[in-house]
Amino acid sequence: MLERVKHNFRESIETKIAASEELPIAIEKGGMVMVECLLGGHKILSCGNGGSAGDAQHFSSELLNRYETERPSLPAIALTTDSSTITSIANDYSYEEVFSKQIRALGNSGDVLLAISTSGNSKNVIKAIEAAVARDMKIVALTGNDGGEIAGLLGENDVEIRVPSGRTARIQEVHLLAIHCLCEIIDTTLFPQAES
Ligand SMILES: O=C(CO)[C@@H](O)[C@H](O)[C@H](O)[C@H](O)COP(=O)(O)O
Ligand SMILES: [Zn+2]
Repeated sequence: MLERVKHNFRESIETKIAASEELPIAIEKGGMVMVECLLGGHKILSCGNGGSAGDAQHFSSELLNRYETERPSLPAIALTTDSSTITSIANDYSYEEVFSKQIRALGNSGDVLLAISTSGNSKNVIKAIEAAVARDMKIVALTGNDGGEIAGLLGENDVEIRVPSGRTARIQEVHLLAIHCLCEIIDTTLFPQAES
């Protein structure tokens, strides 16, 4: 067991080192897409399944409350939190629609969707992206593996941040780091004088 634990730590560190070489340009681009969205008075919607649902909520809470510095609340909605809405959509239509139906109600032109999927193949996240594109929203996608189906859905104004790993847990660990980088880009660009 000790060896397993040590292996996981080493694998996580190695994945982060590889990601530190491959991802900064995409993370910076994703951060600036979010900054532009917020400067235009728009909002950021986020979604994902399982651990990635937690990540979607982690991101929205950093915006709605605060990240590291004192600054005004910023508009973000995690589409993973309203169990009445999610269960009724899944029950009446299908689980694949749980995010897309919310996007058709809440998403507006200029908003951004933060779409999180380690495989890039979760059907409800794919449908969320399709609904967001139809609403003239931009997409920032956190993925892994080979980017899955999501990679093929993105346009030139969208951003894919693809973690170089095939293991869900390792990908998620880098997704959280990428989310904190996005928050730092947003805060330091919008509120350069803010103090912690
Ligand atoms: O947290 C974990 C695994 O670490 C799981 O809950 C994981 O998020 C779930 O299996 C998700 O359904 C995987 O979906 P995705 O990342 O492939 O879109
Ligand atoms: Zn997990």
